[in-house]
Amino acid sequence: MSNHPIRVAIVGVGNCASSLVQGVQYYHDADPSAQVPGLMHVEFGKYHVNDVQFVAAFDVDSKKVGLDLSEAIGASENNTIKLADVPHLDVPVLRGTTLDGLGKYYRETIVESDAEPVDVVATLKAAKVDVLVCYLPVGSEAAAKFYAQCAIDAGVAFVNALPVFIAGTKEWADKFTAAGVPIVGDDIKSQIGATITHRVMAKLFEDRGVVLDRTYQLNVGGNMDFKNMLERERLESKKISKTQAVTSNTSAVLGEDDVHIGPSDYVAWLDDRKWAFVRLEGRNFGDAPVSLEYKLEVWDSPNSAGVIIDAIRAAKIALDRGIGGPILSASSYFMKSPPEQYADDIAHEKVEAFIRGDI
Ligand SMILES: O=P(O)(O)OC[C@H]1O[C@@H](O)[C@H](O)[C@@H](O)[C@@H]1O
Repeated sequence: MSNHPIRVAIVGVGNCASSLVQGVQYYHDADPSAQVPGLMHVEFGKYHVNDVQFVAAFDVDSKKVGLDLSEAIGASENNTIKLADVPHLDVPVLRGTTLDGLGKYYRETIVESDAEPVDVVATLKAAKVDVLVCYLPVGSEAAAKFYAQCAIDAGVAFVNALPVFIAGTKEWADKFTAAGVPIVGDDIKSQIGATITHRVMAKLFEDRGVVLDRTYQLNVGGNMDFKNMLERERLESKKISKTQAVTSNTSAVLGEDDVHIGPSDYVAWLDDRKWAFVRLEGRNFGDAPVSLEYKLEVWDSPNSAGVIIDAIRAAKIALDRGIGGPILSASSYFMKSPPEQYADDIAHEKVEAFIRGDI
């Protein structure tokens, strides 16, 4: 039984939502006194993983709307790794608002529900939601902002997992601050993902006196996220977010042509795995050349859920403390494009200080 329930709503019941919902089940009995593989915090402040309770979900896919959340996470194009059997949750997936949420490849792949969209603000209020997690597809600029406004109007904390700049813009940060509503964003930085490893390597070059001259990060995967990103127009903010996440962690000044970071291709048989190919080139002692290449293979969605599980609890702590606006510590540690970028060790310390209530 949960001691301190956190009532969570999800918009976008894709693979990332699936891993999050399964993960809450998987870690239900995790021992707070132990170091548990896969979790940064069994308890985050007073909140155990099993305090997360799903109370509402929105999607637009006809194969998901109307299903219980426990079934919808395995429906339609979802293809992530199975972590746990999720019991019936009694949370029917509601018909959300589409706006620009469906790009060309989604429209070719899924059938949009013909049900009437629900009133999102009224739903959030009726379900007494604490935190809304935004998992819309990349490129959903208008839809993400629509749900951000709904969160403000309903007084619900917002965790923005996608690369649409909300927490990181003054306009939206001010709106959340004025409403006294916390936001953690933008764009999830996964546990051992392309971004965090690339940031660490770029910083290592600098710390060891090596000049970074050129770098790339090429990502391929086989989930709907990667298929959606074949539509290059939807990628603009994603590329900016991923690039600044890496370049902000080094003082190296790289020309536009010397850094290439972004989603690169869709490989269907990879399913929800993501492979990242990363190369860094530089000069060390006496300008002698040095290069480093590595390849990351990871299941994309559990890698994201392992961070969202903490972002949700940070947002709830902010709610408890009556803090509105962007949560800088959590945003910096958990997201690629926070309002303020800190080195990851500093961001980590700030999150621990936030949990203790020191900041
Ligand atoms: O591995 P990185 O660079 O941290 O990126 C991870 C996340 O980036 C998000 O933008 C994707 O939509 C997620 O599916 C993914 O997990």
